Order: sequence, then structure tokens, then C-alpha cells
Amino acid sequence: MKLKIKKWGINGEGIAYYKKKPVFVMGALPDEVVDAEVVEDRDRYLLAETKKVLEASPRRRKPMCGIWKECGGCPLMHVDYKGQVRMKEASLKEALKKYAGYTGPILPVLKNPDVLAYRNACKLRFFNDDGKLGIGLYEKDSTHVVKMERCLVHEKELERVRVDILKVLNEHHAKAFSKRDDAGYRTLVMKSFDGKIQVVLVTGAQEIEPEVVQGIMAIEGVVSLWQSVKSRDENEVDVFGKTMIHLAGEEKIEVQVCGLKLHLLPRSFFQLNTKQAQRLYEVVREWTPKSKGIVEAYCGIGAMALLVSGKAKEVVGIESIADAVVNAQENAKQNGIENVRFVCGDAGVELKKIGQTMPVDTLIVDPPRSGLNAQMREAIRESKIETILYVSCNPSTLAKDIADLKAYRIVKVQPVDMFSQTPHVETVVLMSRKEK
Ligand SMILES: C[S@@+](CC[C@H](N)C(=O)[O-])C[C@H]1O[C@@H](n2cnc3c(N)ncnc32)[C@H](O)[C@@H]1O
Repeated sequence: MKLKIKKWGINGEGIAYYKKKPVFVMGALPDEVVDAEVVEDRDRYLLAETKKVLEASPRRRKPMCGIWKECGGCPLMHVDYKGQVRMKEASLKEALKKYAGYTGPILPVLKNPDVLAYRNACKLRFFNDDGKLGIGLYEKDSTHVVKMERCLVHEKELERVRVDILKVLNEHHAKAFSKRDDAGYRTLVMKSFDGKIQVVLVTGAQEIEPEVVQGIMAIEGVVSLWQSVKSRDENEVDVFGKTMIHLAGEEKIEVQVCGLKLHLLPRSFFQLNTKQAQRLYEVVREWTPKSKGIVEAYCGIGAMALLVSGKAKEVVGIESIADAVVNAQENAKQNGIENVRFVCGDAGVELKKIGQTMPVDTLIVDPPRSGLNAQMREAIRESKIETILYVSCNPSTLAKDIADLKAYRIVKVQPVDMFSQTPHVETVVLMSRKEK
């Protein structure tokens, strides 16, 4: 069917209308006229794919990657950067209006200085590539692996090391994971900061030969090597298995941000775009008021809690991953910061407890995509917190949470582009308790 695209959808698709029903058209941009094929007919909307662009938007461009459609990691690769930024602004504005009723100003997006080669981490799947070990990414919504020759959004160092690791493994006749044998190579996980790389090989129940360890450690830039053993019975959703073995090099990897030196173990989270993480953290530091007590919930390795340490007598970080809490505690020590401590646990549960032992007037939250859980929202409602800085990677859950926190009003909104070529947008919202 012929459709005129009216606006952006939150996943980077174009939205048109057919007999008043919204049609989400993959691969189409606002203002375009496309010939689309309906792939799903639901009660309240239709899903369609672009078959032919009849009138193209000036924002459309030829995708630079040959596998962008199959891989699905960069759904906006057919849109120029100006168009990508507009898409992100539109999706944030729409979510804040729809769920939180907010129609006030939004600061201009802090643009990504490197729209390619910005990703400092990757998780790639090994597979059997005609008798050799191959590497790739899961095809969108499938368990089929798309072979990857190169990835344009990975940092160049990661790409170089990925190719060399595959070479070493193939020289030693490594095999992809087989459920039957419960052995073989499953996933390659890497993090890269300042040219130094931490590598984790996720395998079945097997030993890694010393020659493979030596070969990988000889690759320029590799400073830390781990094995994660994940047997066939373990949860597919978690990338790592229960057993982590430190094979060679340093245990942790160092990242330097905003004047802090921070260390990470493989399980600890860090933002995927180091340069833009710094800009995000600077916004949080600048917007955090002088306070009696600050809590940073969902703190990872503690970067923001440490950065705002000068703004309060006492700062507490809460994080559920034990390794990240160990890193955060060591990071405080190494940076000579004495008024920040970290607790391991669920954000909502711990926030309530902390509120009983110290005055908390400022809260920083940076939850996963699912947003704040019910317990956390309740803990905030029952608290005396005056200021909330909400850092979010998902405008919809951000806006729904804001709508739920009725005692607070939005003061400022700052989007940051951390994930160019994708529809994702990172946002900092400053909220203040409404006057009674
Ligand atoms: C988006 S990351 C933010 C990390 C950190 N703020 C940073 O800038 O690197 C979310 C973090 O929340 C943690 N997390 C997830 N659910 C949690 C919960 N219920 N309670 C506490 N922490 C949680 C994750 O382990 C992860 O480290």
C-alpha cells in the first residue's frame, strides 16, 4: 500500500495512518511517501515494511554497513545524523508529553562527536562457519548468527583485537559451543578504554589451552583475560556463566573519566560510550545541588557518587551487582574520597534503610531500561527527598516514572546522544519537590 509518513516512532520506524489506524513502517522516514507491505495486522495498529521509497526524505542516506538490516544493531543507519538527532528529540518530547504531561522546554541534544567507532564494549557470538570458528551477532529477533566482517560502531581497537582473537582461536582449531558436548566457545565479551582491552571468553565446561591464553595475551592492547564457564543448563539471558576464571594479565581494567580513575571487573557495568559518558556525568555534577546527604541508586562502579562527593557531607551508592560494589569501594579509596560509601542490594530496599540513618535530600538514579520498580517508587514517595536527578536510557519508562512521582516537577531536561545509528537516547532530568 502507498503511505505518507507523518512522524517518527520510538524504535526509529516511520508512522503513517491507514483508515485512522497507525501503521508502524520499518525503514521509512517522516515526510516520505513509500510503498509498504503489511507484515502484521493487530487490533489497534499495523506493522509494515518499506518495499520502495516513492518520495525520499532529504535525511535519507545510503547505509554504510552491508549487514545493517539483518543485524538490527543500528536501525538508523539509513538516516543522516541531523535526522537521527531529530528522531531522538521527537521520541523524548512525545514520551514526556504522553505519559508525564510535560510540554516544557528540552535542552538541545548533546551531540556525539564520534558517530561511528564510539562503542567501547561488545558481546559477540561464536558460531560454526563451515568447519571454522566464526563470529557475529544474533539476527534481529532470532537465534541465527549473522557473520560479521567489521562493525562500524565498535571502537577501532575492539575491531582489531576481535579479528586477532579469532585468528588465534582458529590456529588452535577451537570449536563453537555444542549443546551435545556441553563444550566449545560461546561468546566473546570485550571492554576497551584508552587502547587497553579486557577480554572474556565465555565457553562450555572446558579448559582453555595455555597456547590460546599466550596467543591472546600477545595481541597488542589486551591487558586482562578471563574465562567464564557457562554450561548448557545455565540461563541463556545472562551472558556470563556462574564460574569466572581469571586467566592472565590484570584482573581489572581502568577507565579515566572526569578526573577519576575507575576500575572494573568483567561483571561490572560501564556506559558504552566513554566520551559521552563524561559529558553526561558533567551535567549530573553541575545540576546536583549542595545537599545534606546524597544517594546514587543503580550506581555501577560509583562514578557519579564519587563525582558529587564535594556536594554533601555524606554520599551513599546502591548497586545490586556485588563485583561492581567491590570496584566502587576500591575506586573511592584510590581516588582519596572518604565521604562516599557503597552498599550492595536492591535500590528500593536500601534507599528506605539509608533514609532511616541519615538525611537524604538529593537522589540520583540511573536505572536499567525497565526504569524504577514499584518498591523504588514507593521508597521515593515515602522519603523527604527534595531533588531528583533521573538519568535514563529509555524515554518511555522515564516519563512513566515521572508521572508516578507526583510530588515532583520537572526543572530541566538534557538529552545526550550516546548511541548514534540507533534510536536510543540518554536523558538527564532534574526534578524538584513541588511547593506545598
Ligand atoms: C544503567 S546502569 C548505570 C550504572 C552507573 N550509574 C554508570 O553510570 O555506570 C544500571 C545499574 O543498575 C544496576 N541495577 C539493576 N537493577 C538494580 C536494582 N534493583 N537495585 C540496584 N541496582 C540495580 C545494574 O547492575 C547496573 O550497574
